[in-house]
Amino acid sequence: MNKMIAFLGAGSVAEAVISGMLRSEMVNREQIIVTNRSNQERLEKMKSKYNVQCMKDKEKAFKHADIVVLAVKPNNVDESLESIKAYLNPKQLIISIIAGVTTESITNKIGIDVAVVRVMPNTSASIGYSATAITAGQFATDEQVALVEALFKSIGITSIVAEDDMHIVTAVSGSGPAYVYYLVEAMEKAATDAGLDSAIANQLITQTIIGAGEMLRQSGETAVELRKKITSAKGTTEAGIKSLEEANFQTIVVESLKCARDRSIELGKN
Ligand SMILES: NC(=O)C1=CN([C@@H]2O[C@H](COP(=O)(O)OP(=O)(O)OC[C@H]3O[C@@H](n4cnc5c(N)ncnc54)[C@H](OP(=O)(O)O)[C@@H]3O)[C@@H](O)[C@H]2O)C=CC1
Ligand SMILES: O=C(O)[C@@H]1CCC=N1
Repeated sequence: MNKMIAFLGAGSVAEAVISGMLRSEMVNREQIIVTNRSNQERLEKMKSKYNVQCMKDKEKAFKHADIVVLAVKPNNVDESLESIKAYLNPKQLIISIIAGVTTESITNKIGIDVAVVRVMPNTSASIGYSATAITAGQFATDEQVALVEALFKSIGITSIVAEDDMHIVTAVSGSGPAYVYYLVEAMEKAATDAGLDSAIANQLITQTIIGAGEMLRQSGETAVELRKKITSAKGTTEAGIKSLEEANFQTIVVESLKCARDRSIELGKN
């Protein structure tokens, strides 16, 4: 792919996507331009780590880019688009990673009939394991959507979804890795509280999470089936699951994903 890609925003998700795309050799470092609002130290870090082009001059960064990736927080959408919209043109492809904000709203803020494709990757993009959902805005052609799919397939798996589903997708797979890390934090606490060495606990728990993920992917069995195979009658797992059930674990998880989804809806409205 020989297109120039300019990033508006140089934070966590921009870095995960850039590092993943470079790692997969989908793009090379000369094709990537990175900009932010004011954090010069961050741009210098991106430059030294990935040797991509980092610049303050928005005109130089965006005017000749083929693809513009929006990777700013939802509350910075207005000011950040205002700062680049004069340099955008209808031939470009805009990819928005911003949670909650609709393609229609982005098109309206830019003020031209430009193709906007909204994506929701996650930070596992940096190692090629993102789960990315994609939805096309009004002016995006099938060819442009296929290009976005190809780009994001280089850093993981992709699914095309209806735009309304982006809120629940954000809760499930955009925020998803954080819930898993939070579970790991709790498992590590249990292990070390019981006296296990923290390095050993970390190694065992990490492999347990990887193994469970691979079982979900490779075994052809559902989560329920896999769980039942571990749960011996009157055994340790049964005791642990009973305690989770008594604490309404499933209701808590469903409620927490609902909160994340509602927050995505709210971010879009603001
Ligand atoms: N983190 C994640 O796991 C995921 C995040 N997202 C979405 O990605 C977006 C970015 O999130 P994340 O990377 O975590 O956020 P960060 O806070 O890490 O990064 C935000 C970036 O936006 C830049 N920025 C802010 N205002 C402007 C502006 N006016 N012009 C140019 N750049 C600006 C910041 O620059 P400066 O530091 O100079 O202010 C910073 O580089 C969000 O909308 C989020 O919803 C989506 C999927 C996953
Ligand atoms: O927390 C957030 O708002 C972003 C969206 C998905 C992951 N991080």
